[in-house]
Amino acid sequence: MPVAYVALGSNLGNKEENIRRALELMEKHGIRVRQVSPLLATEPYGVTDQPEFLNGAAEVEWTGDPESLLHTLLAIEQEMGRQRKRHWGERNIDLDLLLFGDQCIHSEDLVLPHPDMANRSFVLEPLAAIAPQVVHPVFHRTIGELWQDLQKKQTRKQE
Ligand SMILES: Nc1ncnc2c1ncn2[C@@H]1O[C@H](COP(=O)(O)OP(=O)(O)OP(=O)(O)O)[C@@H](O)[C@H]1O
Ligand SMILES: Nc1nc2c(c(=O)[nH]1)N=C(CO)CN2
Repeated sequence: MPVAYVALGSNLGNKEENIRRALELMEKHGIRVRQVSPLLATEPYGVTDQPEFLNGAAEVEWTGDPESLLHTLLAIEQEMGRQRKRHWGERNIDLDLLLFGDQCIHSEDLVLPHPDMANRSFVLEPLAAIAPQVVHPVFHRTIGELWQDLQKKQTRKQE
């Protein structure tokens, strides 16, 4: 059965409760949650004038195709009364599909692997905690290596 990885994020309301609820709803909608990373408090990326995020990553099994998994994740966001105030802005829940096996997709609705994942420490740090050996199908580097690469880049920027 294909294994996929989902990024979980929240920076409005009770962030931990929102993420726990999203995980429950994923199971309820037939997404089998195999592993969940620790949840980490992270600085906002992209749009910086917003509250701190809580982020995590989950390893899941899904019997359908990637598009139907994405639509199920979007339906869960709606069921949770998703509030999105602006692009890259604050939201009570955000569920992004990061990887679906080694599939590469470029459709109007879905881009896989998630195009910005290698630049996001709030994605790579929790993902590396549960899937360090998984190979990114475009960069041909493991998630653990991508996380190390990004940390080095960030250290160089601070120097
Ligand atoms: N891998 C993916 N995971 C989630 N959504 C995706 C993906 N690829 C494309 N999309 C599309 O992006 C839309 C969701 O955009 P959303 O509002 O969540 O963007 P964002 O979270 O503000 O930014 P980002 O996607 O860069 O994190 C969805 O409607 C979906 O069709
Ligand atoms: N730390 C952090 N920053 C973000 C996040 C997120 O989940 N965590 N999500 C965003 C929009 O997808 C934009 N910025």
